[in-house]
Amino acid sequence: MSELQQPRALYPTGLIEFDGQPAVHLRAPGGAQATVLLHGGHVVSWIPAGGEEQLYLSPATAYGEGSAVRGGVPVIFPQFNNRGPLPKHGFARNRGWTLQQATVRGEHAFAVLRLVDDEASRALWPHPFELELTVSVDAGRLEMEMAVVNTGDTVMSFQAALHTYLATADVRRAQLEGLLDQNYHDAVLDQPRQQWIDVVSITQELDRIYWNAPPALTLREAGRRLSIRSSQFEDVVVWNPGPEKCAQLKDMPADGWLGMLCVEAAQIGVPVVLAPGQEWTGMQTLIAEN
Ligand SMILES: O=P(O)(O)OC[C@H]1O[C@H](O)[C@H](O)[C@@H](O)[C@@H]1O
Repeated sequence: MSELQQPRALYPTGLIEFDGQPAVHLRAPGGAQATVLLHGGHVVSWIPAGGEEQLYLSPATAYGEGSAVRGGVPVIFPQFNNRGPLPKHGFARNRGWTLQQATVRGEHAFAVLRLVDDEASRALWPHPFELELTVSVDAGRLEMEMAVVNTGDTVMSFQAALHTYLATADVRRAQLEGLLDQNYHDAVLDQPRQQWIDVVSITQELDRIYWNAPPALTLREAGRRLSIRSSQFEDVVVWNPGPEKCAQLKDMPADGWLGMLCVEAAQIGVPVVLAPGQEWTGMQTLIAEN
């Protein structure tokens, strides 16, 4: 059997095609795997060693230049949502990135992908920049680090997020823990609110930005515990479209909302400000605890 006919799980670390799209596959010596599209620097799959797929990816998603993948981990830069003059969620998720490195080292497999400014980005946002995403897998852990350098000669400011779509067996039975007492913006009601109970659960559309949120959250479902950690990202976005909004999304099946919960490491409330030559990094780490 040629390598390309093997199930993706058996691919070694290196370039592959994923649904016709150029991608890099990571396979750690212990068996943990991830797949990252060059389009958007978009992680579309993460399977911990001995485990199951942990990320939701819509079977109806569009791929390719100009489109945003529905699921996985969209990289949001330099604007979150419609909080500024740029297209929704900025442009990084819609662009082709370049692969810098894909390597196995020790127990890890990791890849570095890069996006730099070009004429098209400068037409939207007039700043030279370098954005690198490092994706690393080992055993039960996925680490995603976003690094942004201001390569221009004026100050730049931006928002950023790793917009992670976690897979759920049935989101109505899932619980996100760790946000007790936190202040948030309820984007459905467009109102400030405070979280009075420890657990966030989903029965309908939910769209919240938790400000200055704790760096460790837990997603629980029957037989599963996933730890969600972030560093340098101060905010956390929790989003599920619920049944009505999901039915209106062309790139998601009507019942797709049951199979996902977005828990996004984000920097929104206080945008990052970088002087020329300065760098900012933010990280989200997912750990499958069982
Ligand atoms: O449909 P998209 O542009 O990918 O955005 C999907 C969602 O992203 C975030 O989670 C926002 O908080 C939501 O308001 C938005 O609907």
